[in-house]
Amino acid sequence: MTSFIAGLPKAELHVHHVGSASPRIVAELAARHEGASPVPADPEALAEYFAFRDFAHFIDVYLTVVDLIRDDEDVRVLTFEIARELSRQQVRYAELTVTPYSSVKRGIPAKAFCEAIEDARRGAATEFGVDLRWCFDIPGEAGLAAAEQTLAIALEERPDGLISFGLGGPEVGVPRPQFKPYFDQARAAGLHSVPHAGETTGPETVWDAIRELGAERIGHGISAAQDPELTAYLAEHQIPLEISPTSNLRTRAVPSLDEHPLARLVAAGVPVSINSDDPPMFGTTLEQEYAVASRLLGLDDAGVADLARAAVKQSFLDSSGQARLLAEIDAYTVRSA
Ligand SMILES: O=c1[nH]cnc2c1ncn2[C@@H]1O[C@H](CO)[C@@H](O)[C@H]1O
Repeated sequence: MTSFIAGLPKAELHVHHVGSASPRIVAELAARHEGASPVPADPEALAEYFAFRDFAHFIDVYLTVVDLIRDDEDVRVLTFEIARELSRQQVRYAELTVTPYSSVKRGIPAKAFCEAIEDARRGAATEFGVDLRWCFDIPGEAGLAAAEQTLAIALEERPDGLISFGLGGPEVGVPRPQFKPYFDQARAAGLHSVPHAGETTGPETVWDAIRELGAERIGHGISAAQDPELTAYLAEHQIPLEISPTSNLRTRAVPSLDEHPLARLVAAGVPVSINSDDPPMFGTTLEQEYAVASRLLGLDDAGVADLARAAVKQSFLDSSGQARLLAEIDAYTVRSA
C-alpha cells in the first residue's frame, strides 16, 4: 500500500504556507534570528516544540514560526522548498493557503510578498512540474482589520496563481458571519470561497460558512458529522470537506484517529479530499495522510486512487488540467495493477 501511495499522482487542496516549512527551513530561519525567537533550531527540539496542548496553543506556536519570516527572500525560499517536498510526494497540483496579512504586518510589503510567491511558483513549475495556486486566507484572530487588508492585497496585487479566498486561525470567539462583506467582494472578483469551519467548533460554523460566506468547499468541517441535517445538505449539494486527519488529532480537535468522523462523513455521501494541513508541525506528510485515510476507510489501492481522483475533481484546476491529472492517475493505477 505505501509504495502505491508514494507513486500515486496527487493533488492537495488544504495545506498552509508557513505550516509547511520543513524542519530544515525552520532551523535555518531560527538560526538566522538566533536568540530572538523561541523556535528551536535543533530539529529534535523542534519536534518537541511542535507538541500542542490544544488548538489555541497550536496557533500561538504557528505565529512564532511566522515571526521568523522577515523578508521576501525568506518567502521565496520557503515557497520553493515546499514545492520540492510536494514533488517528492508526486503532488502535481496544490492549492497553498497563504496569509499575506501576517507577513505584511511583520514588515514585508505586499507587492514584494506576492512577487516572491509568484517567483517560487514559476520555479516550482519549471524545476519540479508542480502547479501551485494560492488561497489567500484571513487570519481570523486578527479580525476585520485583517479581512480588510487581505481582500485589498488579493484585489490590488492579484498574483497570477490566486484562485481562492479563505478564513483560518481560531474559530472559537471568531464568528464567521462578520466576514460576509469580504467574501462577497472576493467572490464577486472571481475568487472561490474556501473558509475553515467546523474544525474546533460545532456544526453552526459550517452552516455559517455555507450560508454567510458562500463556501464552495469547507476547511476541515468535521463537526458536520454531529448534525444529520448538515451532513445530508453537504452530500446533496456535494460541498466537499478538506480533511486532514492527523491535524485534527494533533490539535486535539479529535481524541483519537479511530474516533475521527471521516468514515461516517464518507458513508453519508459527503465528498472529501485528504490533506496534510501543516505537515512538519503535525509530524506527517500527505503520503501518510493517505495511508491514515485508507486505514480509516478500509480502502484497497483502487480506493486510494479514488481519493486522489476526488481531490482533482474538487480542485479549482481548469477542466483540461483536471483531465490531464485524472488520466495520469488512471495510467499509474493500470501500471501498478
Ligand atoms: O488547521 C488550521 N486551522 C486554522 N488555521 C490554520 C491551521 N493551520 C494553519 N493555520 C494558519 O494559522 C494562522 C493563524 O493566524 C493563519 O495563517 C492560518 O492560515
